[in-house]
Amino acid sequence: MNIASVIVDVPAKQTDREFDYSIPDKWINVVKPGMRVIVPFGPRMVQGFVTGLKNETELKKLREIKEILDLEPVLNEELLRLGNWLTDETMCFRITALQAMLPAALKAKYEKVLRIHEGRKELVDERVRAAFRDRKFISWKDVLQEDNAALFQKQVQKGNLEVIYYVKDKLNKKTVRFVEPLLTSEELAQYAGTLAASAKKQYEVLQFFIENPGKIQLRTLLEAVKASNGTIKALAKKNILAERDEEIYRDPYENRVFDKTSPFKLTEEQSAALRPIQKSIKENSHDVFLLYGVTGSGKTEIYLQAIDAVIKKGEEAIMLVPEISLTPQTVKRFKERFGEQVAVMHSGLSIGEKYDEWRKIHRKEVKVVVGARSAIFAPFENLGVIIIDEEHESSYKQEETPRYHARDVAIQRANQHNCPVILGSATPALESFARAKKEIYQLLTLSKRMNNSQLPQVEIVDMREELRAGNRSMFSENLFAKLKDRLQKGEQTVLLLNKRGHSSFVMCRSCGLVINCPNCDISLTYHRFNDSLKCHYCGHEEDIPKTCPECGSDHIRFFGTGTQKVEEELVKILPEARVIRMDVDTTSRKGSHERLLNRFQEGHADILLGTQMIAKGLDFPNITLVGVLSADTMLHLPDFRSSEKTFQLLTQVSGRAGRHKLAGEVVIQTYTPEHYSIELSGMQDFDAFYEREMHIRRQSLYPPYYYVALINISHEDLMKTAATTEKIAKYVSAGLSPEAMVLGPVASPISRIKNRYRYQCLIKYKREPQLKQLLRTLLEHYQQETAQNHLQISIDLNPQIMM
Ligand SMILES: Nc1ncnc2c1ncn2[C@@H]1O[C@H](COP(=O)(O)OP(=O)(O)OP(=O)(O)O)[C@@H](O)[C@H]1O
Ligand SMILES: [Zn+2]
Ligand SMILES: [Zn+2]
Repeated sequence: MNIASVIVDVPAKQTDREFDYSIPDKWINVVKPGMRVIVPFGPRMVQGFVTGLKNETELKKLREIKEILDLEPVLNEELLRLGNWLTDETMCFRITALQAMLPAALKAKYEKVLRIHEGRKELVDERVRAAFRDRKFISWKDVLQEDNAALFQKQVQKGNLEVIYYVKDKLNKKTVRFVEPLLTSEELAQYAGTLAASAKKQYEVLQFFIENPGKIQLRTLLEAVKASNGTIKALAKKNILAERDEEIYRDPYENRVFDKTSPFKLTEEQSAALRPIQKSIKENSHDVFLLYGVTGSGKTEIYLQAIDAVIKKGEEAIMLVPEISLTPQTVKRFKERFGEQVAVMHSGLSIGEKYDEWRKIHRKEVKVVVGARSAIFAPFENLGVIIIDEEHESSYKQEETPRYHARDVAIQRANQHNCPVILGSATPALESFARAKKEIYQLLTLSKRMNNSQLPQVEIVDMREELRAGNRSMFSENLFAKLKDRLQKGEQTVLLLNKRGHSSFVMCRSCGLVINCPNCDISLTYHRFNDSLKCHYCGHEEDIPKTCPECGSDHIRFFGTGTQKVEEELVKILPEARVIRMDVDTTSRKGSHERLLNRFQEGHADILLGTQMIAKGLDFPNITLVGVLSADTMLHLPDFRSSEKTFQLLTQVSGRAGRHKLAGEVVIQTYTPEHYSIELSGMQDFDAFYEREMHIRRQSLYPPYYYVALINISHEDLMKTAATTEKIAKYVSAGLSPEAMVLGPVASPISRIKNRYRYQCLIKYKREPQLKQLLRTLLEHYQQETAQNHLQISIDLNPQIMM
């Protein structure tokens, strides 16, 4: 086939379709769907994805593919189809969907060279060998010039040739120098006997290889025999030893030894939950399981054993974990069980490291990927299970295009692979639990904690009472007493500061002015670190004013409680306590997250103080107290899920206490103790919360009873923003059935970001098959204005954040 259909990297409405290009004769059979190519587009050269091959086209004149960027497809057929599905589901451009499935490194510019694989020279086709002449590398560009690219490609597929990518910006593969003897042990000994007495070091090196045959890293060898590089060079020159560079993966977990663990003997509850999963794995059946298990009930062990069954069957597994609980502790549990078969993908890795992990999957060197949201696109070809831990987490939804939810992608992929999906949580999303109740998902329940440990005792403290009683500190009497008690006993405490919702802002006490960002309608956050104010949306930074810009008063101070402030207060009231603080500031450096947790685990601190990032995944035996400093900050967000999110967070963090032998206690401080999500999280009663919240959702017509879609409109001109939103709301309203509701236009909760005004309208509906088409028409109508970026319209068909 000599014509390729290509999706070009020009994200715009008019170019959002396949374009036909002819394949130069020399590349017929080389170009395959899923490869990236360079093609002429208008006056420029652009990148694109080959999505299909054919023999005929309606076009009279075709332009030619200019360059091939990959030797093997980077997207397999299933992922290409998934791209179409993503495009349709999230209403994004096709190019955006395809790119979202690849690691960032593949979007960078790089050069490819080929090398003959070590020890395979004899196997390489003669014509290819000839092309190398005496060179170690030849560039892919040169190969493309010649007429036998297919020949090279075949050698790559056979593993005789190796492709090396040299990427600008440090992306080249990392290599390490190895040394290995070219003679047998006997020959080495023989040769050693002939050495001059002065060549003492050479003698020792030979001795080393006689005792430790085989290759070794140069650095390790030099350290072991205390020899210099010159000694090795001398022996290499005489063809006794050979030196060579080998590529190694930038493995963030290298130099770490993971002791192999074996599966636990499951409890009865666990076995009952695992059985239907194993059955579905065995029978290749596409079932979705909701594993609803209280905190510390051993869900992870079930994941591990399900993955084990999948590997034994010769298939692969995707294990998704929310970004913030993708802690070293979590990764360790998988590496300990499956060793080298695990790839890890999360945002803490550098672009190069991520790319290396992706390649391990692409080259079929691993069987399992443990990763955050985007690992759902791991290019496995024989998926046997997809698992999503903490499935209720909002970070599984991508908040930029393509606006996909990993849960939906998981179900779609598992459907293609005929394999099960396991969604696990102690506090499932309302939508998921409702589906389980309707038996769309199969519900599996773990109601008991491991080791027969009890769920912790929870006390709710009314902070208004504290204030009335004269306690102005951020610690209630009760929490303070318990903190002291743990210090005496040498037990550990986790303190959660719920920062989402509000943080430290600066306010004038005389006139009440709050210092806002000049570009965004949101208060600036105080950063003690460099004594400045910062906008979390646009990055704007300024000094704290000495006097109020409004009334000139000098009574200007910051409000709200940041982790730093809590830390200072702790030092004051409990000077003997050793505190580890974990927040964005202390964990921004690579590896710091792990270091802090290790220090805490090893007992170098009494209190772990932090934001949301400490609420999940911790499984330390010595934690017996959890304190929540401000339970209600999230309750006041303008979001129909705010109660649900509050309940989930409080339940999760409470679950960190008393997971092993020692019993746990939790103190939740709040200004609204009567709110049901606080009250019920105190009782750790998800089922009651579910009933209560479902009732409210039914009355207020929100998911899971109704679907919602959010249209966000932004423009630099306020009038224009409001007027356009008005028009859009009318248009949508007219196109939908009378049962659908269009709320708005209203200003968004954050009504301005980066100097653009923001308006929105919310659509609530039950069944509107024409909705997507209607919205597509809408986008086409405003196409010209949005292409010039004056107007921005974003549509979210399943919004998780209502800002
Ligand atoms: N069958 C078993 N026998 C003995 N110990 C087990 C068994 N299953 C799990 N455990 C241990 O019990 C503890 C809690 O299990 P795990 O962390 O898997 O629970 P979880 O439900 O995933 O927790 P959470 O959702 O709260 O993070 C862990 O230390 C784990 O190693
Ligand atoms: Zn003032
Ligand atoms: Zn700003």
